[in-house]
Amino acid sequence: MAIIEITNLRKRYGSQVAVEDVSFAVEEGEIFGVAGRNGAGKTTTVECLSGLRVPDGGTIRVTGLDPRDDRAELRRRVGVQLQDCTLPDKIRVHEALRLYASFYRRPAPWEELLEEVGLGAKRDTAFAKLSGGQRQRLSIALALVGAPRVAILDELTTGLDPHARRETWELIEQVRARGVTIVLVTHFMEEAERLCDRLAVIDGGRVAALDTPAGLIGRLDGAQRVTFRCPPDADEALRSAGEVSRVVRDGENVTVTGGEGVLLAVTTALAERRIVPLGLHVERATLDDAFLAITGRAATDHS
Ligand SMILES: Nc1ncnc2c1ncn2[C@@H]1O[C@H](COP(=O)(O)OP(=O)(O)OP(=O)(O)O)[C@@H](O)[C@H]1O
Repeated sequence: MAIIEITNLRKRYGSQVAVEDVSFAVEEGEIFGVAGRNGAGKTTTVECLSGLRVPDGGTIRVTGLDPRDDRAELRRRVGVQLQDCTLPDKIRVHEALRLYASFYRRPAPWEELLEEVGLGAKRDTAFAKLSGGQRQRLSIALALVGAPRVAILDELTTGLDPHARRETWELIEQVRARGVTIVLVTHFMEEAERLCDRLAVIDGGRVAALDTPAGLIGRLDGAQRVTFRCPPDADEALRSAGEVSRVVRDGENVTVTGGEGVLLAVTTALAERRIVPLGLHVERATLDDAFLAITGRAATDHS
């Protein structure tokens, strides 16, 4: 059952259109990714669904609630960690959690939460003295302290080193394992591929594509590339094999691109002609390739 439904969302800031027409539904228990280049409209979309911004048009339902009508109840059901969340320098980790817990009638046990996010040893540390990864862990704990059904995490791992990023990913998976539905805004395709069950790619304020990461990659003409060495008399058979979109020969090296079934098509076509491919290897297109094909630019291209 959908826990979040957004239909034809529209939002402008003065004459600047931030979200033109966004619709998607998130199923309960999913990690749902919202990806797109800078300025695509991702943050505006999640701010509207968490009740922090009022849309100009469209409908939103989160756990059945309209964020415009029921903000107090929505706050209890939806935990939000927004981009560049910052706290006073001197506030200690346990003070921040205690303070946030006091906003809720039935908060999660924050001491347990502290251990769960790996900050037990930092409970007395001031916010200013936490590393980037520790701050993000704290912001996740703060988003969860109200025991929400949905957590919205915006650009959580931007600025983290690869190790801290991986630790944060593991933490997000643990949160989902507790049954919390997660909306994850990201422009890291590796992150989206690793974590998201499904992903909406937003471009120019619209949903340009929505699918599982594997589904988005599978839509590419060249989702798989098979490279090997063999004599040229196989080329015609390779070109006419199913799933094959391109055959490029360079001397005795051949690269065949095509859909998910291209490896089977290539090996079958060669076996029928009793040709043994040498040095065969398969490369899979990445989510970055898919993102590029959908938006015309790489996810990390900020120009
Ligand atoms: N408060 C605001 N006032 C005016 N324009 C805004 C405001 N917030 C966002 N915008 C503009 O709306 C568009 C969408 O911004 P939004 O922050 O939703 O995009 P985003 O996809 O989250 O980008 P980023 O990845 O850079 O955070 C951008 O062109 C942005 O400049």
